Amino acid sequence: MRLTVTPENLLEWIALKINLVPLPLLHAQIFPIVGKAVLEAADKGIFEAVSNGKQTVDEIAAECQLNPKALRELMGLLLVLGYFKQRDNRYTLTRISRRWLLKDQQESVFGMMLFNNRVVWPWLEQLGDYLKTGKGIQYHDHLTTEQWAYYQQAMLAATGTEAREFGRKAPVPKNATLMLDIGGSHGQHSVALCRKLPNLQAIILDLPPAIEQAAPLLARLGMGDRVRHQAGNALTDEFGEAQYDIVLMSSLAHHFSEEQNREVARKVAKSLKPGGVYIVNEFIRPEDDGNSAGVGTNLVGNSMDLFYGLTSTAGNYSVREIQDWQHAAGLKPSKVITYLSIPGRAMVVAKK
Ligand SMILES: C[S@@+](CC[C@H](N)C(=O)[O-])C[C@H]1O[C@@H](n2cnc3c(N)ncnc32)[C@H](O)[C@@H]1O
Repeated sequence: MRLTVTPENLLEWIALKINLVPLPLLHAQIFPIVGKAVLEAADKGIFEAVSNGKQTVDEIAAECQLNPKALRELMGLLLVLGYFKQRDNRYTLTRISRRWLLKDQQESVFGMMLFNNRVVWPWLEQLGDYLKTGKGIQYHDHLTTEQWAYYQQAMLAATGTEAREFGRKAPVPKNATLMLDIGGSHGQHSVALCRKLPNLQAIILDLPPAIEQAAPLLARLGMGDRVRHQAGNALTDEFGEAQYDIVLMSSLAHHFSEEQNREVARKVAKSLKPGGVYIVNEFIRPEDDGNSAGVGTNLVGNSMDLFYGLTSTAGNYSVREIQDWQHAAGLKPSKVITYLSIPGRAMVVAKK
């Protein structure tokens, strides 16, 4: 997926074509305010207020305790972005805001909005330091209890849509009985597989403060004892021997260094039964062949690479790198399965 600027008339088309439009101002002046406006709108409860029938600026401002003039400015931008429709000065939700931003919708990303607004936004201030030092924030070492709660709710919100596609597409043995979900948090990926395979049970290995916040989220998914948490640390714990049919590590490789990922792969290979699969589910860093022609259009992969570098020091990995860890651990890399719903993300699968 790529980000493009679409001219609205012939003059704009010509201006863009002859490089007359200062595009860096679009990226550096317009995009930050767009991002923050959407985050604040969700955080201040504007989408919920409109959904609950507050439709004029004054009604929404009263409901959300906001300044009407400032809110009118925000609504103008949200209108252009396609989050609202307006008629006779009354606002209604569009399909986008209704499906993705209302708290109680099945696929809502609202939890991600709160985490990004309240916890992640201040981290972006540190990008300049990261560029100088190469040392990321390593946030798992510093989160407060409240931030852990936002984090775990955000992970649940971010993977609602993905987990369903994962459940449909993950190439797992049909007779699998036991799965290990490393850094599995809310457990949505495990739950998706357990719903498909009636004999499967899953163990979610995660850090103790994560489990404290993720336990109620998992309980709500209604799988009972079939999916259970186990407190531990993937970097220091062994995973056992020939125990699992499936090992999943979703969105954790980008927090670990190359060496740590190799060591995890070694322990995973030992813990798998013959015929078992190891799935690394990740944002993929596009291969860099040293030529801009080869960079492609993977906006998600490249921006997440920088974001994970800043937040975890490591960053994304390419398919080739992930398969290299799997191969070195004695596994046989097999399929790479991409997502329709989440561009830039893939399951990199290897078999024992
Ligand atoms: C980005 S979240 C991904 C959650 C989930 N797997 C998903 O795909 O939505 C990373 C998870 O890994 C956990 N984690 C981080 N370091 C870990 C470690 N050393 N051992 C086990 N879990 C870890 C975090 O607590 C968090 O729940």
